[in-house]
Amino acid sequence: MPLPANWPSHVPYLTVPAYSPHLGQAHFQALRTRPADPSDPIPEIPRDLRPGPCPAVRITPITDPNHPAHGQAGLFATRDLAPGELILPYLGEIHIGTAPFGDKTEGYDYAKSDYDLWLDRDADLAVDAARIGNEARFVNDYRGVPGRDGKKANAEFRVVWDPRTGEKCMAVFVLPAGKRAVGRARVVGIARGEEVLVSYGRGFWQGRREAEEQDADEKGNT
Ligand SMILES: C[S@@+](CC[C@H](N)C(=O)[O-])C[C@H]1O[C@@H](n2cnc3c(N)ncnc32)[C@H](O)[C@@H]1O
Repeated sequence: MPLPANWPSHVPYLTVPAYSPHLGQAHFQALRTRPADPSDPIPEIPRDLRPGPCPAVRITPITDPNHPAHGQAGLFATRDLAPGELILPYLGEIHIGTAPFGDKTEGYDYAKSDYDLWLDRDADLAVDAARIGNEARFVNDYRGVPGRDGKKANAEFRVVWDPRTGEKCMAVFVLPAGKRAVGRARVVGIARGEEVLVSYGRGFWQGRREAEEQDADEKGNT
């Protein structure tokens, strides 16, 4: 399997999900049960979606010093992407979302990961792409990104059903066109060359602030 351009050599590249060894039977059962709410059906990954590098996006180093993720990387569209279009699945390690939080034997704490998303809160399942994943792990948050002309996110995370694995999965979609969208905005959600940007939610940034404050307090006490 070829790797996507600019893939970091220290992170194994996934084409299918990985599973924490701590998942139990109930977790797998929940993961493999398709939500059946006719009023809110979940989208489905096309059965013929090819695993491996996604041609619609490119991992790109952020060289603009005004970009808040300067020095890191982001995900950019290689062609115009339609409103509501599936971009790619978000692959990582599926693990128990809460206690036992982290795997002390490995010295790893999921709570500190910046790549961890809830997959199913009721079933206590989350997906972490810090140590292993695909291109979706490079999606940045829209906050503070220059040149957006007041625009917010242009993409979102959605839970999908993947008929290839028979499991729920997280995926990145272009935001649908707003009711008031006119002209080109009705057919192009993310233009070629534009960065794919989601909202991590206020919780993410608040959690980060709290963690930074705690770190500063701990440093102050030493
Ligand atoms: C899921 S990763 C995104 C990919 C990351 N830029 C990289 O190269 O690995 C989340 C991290 O990206 C950075 N990031 C993403 N969006 C940001 C934003 N709007 N402002 C500041 N940092 C951001 C933060 O360091 C955050 O912890």
